[in-house]
Amino acid sequence: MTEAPGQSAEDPHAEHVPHADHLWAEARQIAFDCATPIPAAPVALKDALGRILAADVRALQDVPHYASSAMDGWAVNGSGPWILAEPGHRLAPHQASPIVTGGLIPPGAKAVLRSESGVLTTDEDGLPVLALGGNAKPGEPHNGQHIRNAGEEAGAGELLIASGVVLNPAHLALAALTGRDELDVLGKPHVKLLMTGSEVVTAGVPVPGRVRDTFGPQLGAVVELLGGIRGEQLKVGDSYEEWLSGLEEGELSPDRPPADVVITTGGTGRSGTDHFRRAIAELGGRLLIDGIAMRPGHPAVLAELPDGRFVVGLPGNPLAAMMALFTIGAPLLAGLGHGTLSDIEEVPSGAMLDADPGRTRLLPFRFVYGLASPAQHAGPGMMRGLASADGVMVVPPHGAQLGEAVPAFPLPWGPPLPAAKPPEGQAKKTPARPSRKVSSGPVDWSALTG
Ligand SMILES: Nc1nc2c(c(=O)[nH]1)N[C@H]1C(S)=C(S)[C@@H](COP(=O)(O)OP(=O)(O)OC[C@H]3O[C@@H](n4cnc5c(N)ncnc54)[C@H](O)[C@@H]3O)O[C@H]1N2
Ligand code: MOO
Repeated sequence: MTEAPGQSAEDPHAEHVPHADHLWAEARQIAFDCATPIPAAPVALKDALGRILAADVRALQDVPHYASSAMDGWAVNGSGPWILAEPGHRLAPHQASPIVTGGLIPPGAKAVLRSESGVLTTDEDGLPVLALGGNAKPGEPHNGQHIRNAGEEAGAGELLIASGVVLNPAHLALAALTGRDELDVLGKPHVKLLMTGSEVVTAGVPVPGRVRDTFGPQLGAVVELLGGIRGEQLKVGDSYEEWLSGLEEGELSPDRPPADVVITTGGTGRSGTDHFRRAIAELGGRLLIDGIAMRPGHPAVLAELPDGRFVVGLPGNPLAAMMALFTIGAPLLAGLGHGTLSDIEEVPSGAMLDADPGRTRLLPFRFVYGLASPAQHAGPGMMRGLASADGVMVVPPHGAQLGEAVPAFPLPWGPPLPAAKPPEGQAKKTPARPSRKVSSGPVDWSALTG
């Protein structure tokens, strides 16, 4: 909770730029560097989609592993007419036995005659025989016809999926085909979400004094886009006891593996109901980042617990939380998940951006004619600007001129930023390519108000 008697409604940053705050780029780097990639481990096929294969998959045996029929009909030996034998028994010359698609080819069989190409009839002695007929083509059945041979797809030991591949659904099917139940994949962080705040309600239209939870519907999804595995999602009130028990590991089961990261929301401030730091201290943890010289999101915290879990403390203000998540959560998850620290790109600023000494500003923006235009409705407690943004500008403390290149990053759910054009001569004023087609006719601004 931020509400405290006598608290001013003015910009809370006005009086507070703690010198201990890490610089924005420094905070990203710390969050990335503190993470050791999670070792590879086997996961069930059903959980392996999108994971990075950590070891070559080779055929455990021939694929297919037995010769089978490709048609419904009869397995036959030699030329017809054929005397019918019991299914599965060895066929002597001029013998046949019924078989279905996928059925095991009996010993002695040389081909499969499709059901359309044979007729069951009787010989001159009145005994049942199989004869060519129906739609049989000349030469049918030739040797090996309609038999899927063992090892046709792969021989035992053959490489089927190379290590390093991002597993798609067909890879999973191929692994199953070879008889595997699990695959070795590179580690990915399991993330638990702990949302705090007694005033936060998770359904319905909130009354004054209550706010609707903005994190429940989006955080898990963003965590997955950032390379995490969404785990337990807890909501607690503002008491210290709830904080402490929420941060504790809890009961583990095969469906609830230990979390590598806990992301908390709210409680990063310093009022009586903000317990992040005290709870971390009581659990024996240490703070790696305690405040970032950025806005919004400056109270963001990163801690490490003695059991190795990381705790990312996001401020309660909805936009501030997302900016903190992009700044320290994304690099941490990338580091744990064998990823890289993403490059910060550049976009040409569509506005004159004032200086804000000592602080980096993170501004959601939209491209308007190729220029990055700061979004409206981008206050720390708002979501409207981010919801329709193309990316986030990382405005340096000294601000920026109109048209000047400003560092920026794309949104985890959006397309990459368009590549900036290489500078022509010494001038770097050329705007990046627009992200969408614009007409050269009259300008319709109505779409830009979202
Ligand atoms: N005296 C000062 N007060 C504040 C400062 C400061 O420097 N001095 N910093 C402000 C800034 S900046 C931020 S950000 C917040 C950080 O607050 P907390 O992390 O302690 O979060 P809370 O106080 O619990 O909540 C803040 C705000 O966010 C709303 N909230 C919380 N959870 C949710 C949710 N799940 N969905 C939607 N909204 C949520 C909560 O109701 C509050 O309005 O502190 C400032 N104050
Ligand atoms: O930094 Mo607070 O994080 O603006 O809203």
